[in-house]
Amino acid sequence: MKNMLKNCFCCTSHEDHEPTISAHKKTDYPWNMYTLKELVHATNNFHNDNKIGEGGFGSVYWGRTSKGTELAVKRLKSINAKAEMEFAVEVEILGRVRHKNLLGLKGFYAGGDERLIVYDYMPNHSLLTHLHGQLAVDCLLDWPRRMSIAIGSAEGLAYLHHEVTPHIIHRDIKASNPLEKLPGGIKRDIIQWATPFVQKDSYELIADPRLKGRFDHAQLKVVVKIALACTDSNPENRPSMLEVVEWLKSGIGGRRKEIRIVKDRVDETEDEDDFCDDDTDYYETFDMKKHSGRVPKMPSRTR
Ligand SMILES: Nc1ncnc2c1ncn2[C@@H]1O[C@H](COP(=O)(O)OP(=O)(O)OP(=O)(O)O)[C@@H](O)[C@H]1O
Repeated sequence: MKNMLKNCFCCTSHEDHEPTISAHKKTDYPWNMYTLKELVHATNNFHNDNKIGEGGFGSVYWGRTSKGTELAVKRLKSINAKAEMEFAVEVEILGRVRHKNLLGLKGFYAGGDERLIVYDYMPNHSLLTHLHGQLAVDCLLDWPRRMSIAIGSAEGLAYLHHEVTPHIIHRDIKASNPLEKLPGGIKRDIIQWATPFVQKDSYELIADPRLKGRFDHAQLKVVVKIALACTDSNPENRPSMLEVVEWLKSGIGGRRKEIRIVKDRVDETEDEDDFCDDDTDYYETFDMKKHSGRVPKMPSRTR
């Protein structure tokens, strides 16, 4: 693994002062080694107007190559041992990752004081922006899309945990790091915040108020329970990501199927059953035990 990176650095270092125009494609690796000139040109010399984000290690710029391909270029802000490590790990790890739900590495440049990582450009902004930022105001991310994102994210993580060799543990998944500030400046995490509602079986109070009640109650319970299982203080009790995907798909997908079937029946009989809000039957039939021996504790039901 280290050798691979070392080779990469060797291949690019000669371009420090003499960048060439074309990007090299090494056929044995699935990414490009860009020239500095090409990335400077693509990002308008890392112009502030091209800046699309800022992370712990540097700024991210939007760019377009001479062939018209859109890029996101992360420019590490300083070259020290920590930044070199971040660069090496990101290039090495992302270089091995190929999944429809995960950001792809397009390539990189390393030379002199520049460390640039090139990704596919993601035009749809972050989940955080859609949930809590400007886009949340402009266009509400509806419940079905939220559930698709949950399943898609879980699938991406399951791929990292179970399919890539060696396995990859991300350890920093976030739409943000949701912390609620309490009076006195104490912070508690989202699990501490949600647990009392779960204990009182008041799941609807956990849902994003922006949804104005337009969510599926049974699906909400399923995802909250899975989230609680994933954050169990005893790691032994936490499900694998494969189990999480299975639970989400059977819980959410099964629920969708059930709604369709019930809807068809309702359409046929003109019966006015309130199938969307009455989740009791479905909830009782969603049995995580069927899918795994390790089952999150169900809160006591009050009705
Ligand atoms: N491929 C991309 N396409 C579009 N925007 C991106 C892309 N990569 C990053 N960004 C934007 O740049 C921001 C910073 O990304 P970066 O990966 O540096 O930070 P991070 O992962 O949020 O932070 P940290 O480095 O602290 O883990 C992101 O929040 C996002 O808004």
